[in-house]
Amino acid sequence: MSGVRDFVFQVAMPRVVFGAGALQHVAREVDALGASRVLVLSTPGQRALGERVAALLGGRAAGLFARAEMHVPVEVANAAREAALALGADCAVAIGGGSTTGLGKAIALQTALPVIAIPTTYAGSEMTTMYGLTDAGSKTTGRDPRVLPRCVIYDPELSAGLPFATTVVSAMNAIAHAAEGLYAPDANPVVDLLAEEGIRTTASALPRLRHDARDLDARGDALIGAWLCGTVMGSITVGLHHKLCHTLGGTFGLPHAEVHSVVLPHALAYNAPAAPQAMTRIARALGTPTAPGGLFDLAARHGAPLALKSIGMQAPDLDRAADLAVKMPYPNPRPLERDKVRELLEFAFEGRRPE
Ligand SMILES: NC(=O)c1ccc[n+]([C@@H]2O[C@H](COP(=O)([O-])OP(=O)(O)OC[C@H]3O[C@@H](n4cnc5c(N)ncnc54)[C@H](O)[C@@H]3O)[C@@H](O)[C@H]2O)c1
Ligand SMILES: O=C(O)CCC(=O)CC(=O)O
Repeated sequence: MSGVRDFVFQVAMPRVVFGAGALQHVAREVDALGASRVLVLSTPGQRALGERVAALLGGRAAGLFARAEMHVPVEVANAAREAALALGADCAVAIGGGSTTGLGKAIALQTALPVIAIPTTYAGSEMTTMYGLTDAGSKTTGRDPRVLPRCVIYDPELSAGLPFATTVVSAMNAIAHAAEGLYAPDANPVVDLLAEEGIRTTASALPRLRHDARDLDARGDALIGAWLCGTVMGSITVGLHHKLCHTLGGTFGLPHAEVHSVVLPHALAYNAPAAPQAMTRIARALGTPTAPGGLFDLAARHGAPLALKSIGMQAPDLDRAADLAVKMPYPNPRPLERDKVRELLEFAFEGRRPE
């Protein structure tokens, strides 16, 4: 016996088409699903990219819904679903970051419409059965196999124009998925390997992208990292870090990837005493003495925001954020103590480097 404990591992993965220029295969992938009327999804800012997809689809394109928004407000999800029904769509192609993939998932949740995701950030949503919806300032998340995209097209050319500032925080979002996988109650040795390699691959792309944001090899590595990290999150139960970020994003409107980037070193510092092996793996993947300090330095070195107060958090909201983060029970390696979580938030608010 190798000493490996018993475990159960189940992960569903979409078909993946990977490569520079892979976007050109979108019509082929729609045909492979047996679909012929496609609703293309994008954010307003990526409408031109949505139009490019529609042009590639030719007669298969039934319409473009370019209103994806962060945290998927229910009103937007309902409008997109109505558009899909009105157009008789039998497939959705979501091109963009996690917000657009999330909109595709929201439609799929209610209609079982197959989704093709074409990610342009490193959020990793395309690899998970997790979805989120925000209603009246409250974000709920869930899991459903119907929302997992049927196909993912990873084309490094599509993220070549992602501003470096967004690249860094999106990479930190990816790393957060893997980091929490390493101490999840349902982690296992396979998840550990995926997570450690996901962190290493994602972090190692950043210096190359700072040097040349259009480096397609580095963009490809960052997408592989996002894929690995997203796969980890798709197969484990997330803890304090993700719960805090969903509260800060859903209730206080803070930008998703930036919140992840600021909070991650502090959430790991909170959990470090209860998860020493996970910290060792994260530090090893980063090549740094400690996990929390290493991640703080990674963010600082690449110009990411370091303090919640610099991304829109107001000091009087810290108490409520702490209350909300511990309100519902969820698994976390270190028990949730409201005052300690409040202290964590204070450190993150000020942007202090964790010990
Ligand atoms: N369900 C999951 O598994 C999961 C995982 C991670 C994130 N998410 C969700 O995804 C959302 C955040 O996703 P995100 O961080 O990718 O942000 P996003 O999708 O909102 O993108 C941020 C901004 O960058 C723009 N953008 C995206 N790609 C670009 C590119 N290549 N070039 C230029 N601009 C580009 C977008 O149009 C948008 O304006 C949140 O709602 C979060 O909850 C879900
Ligand atoms: O899709 C969602 O909104 C919930 C999952 C999520 O956002 C993961 C993350 O925090 O990056």
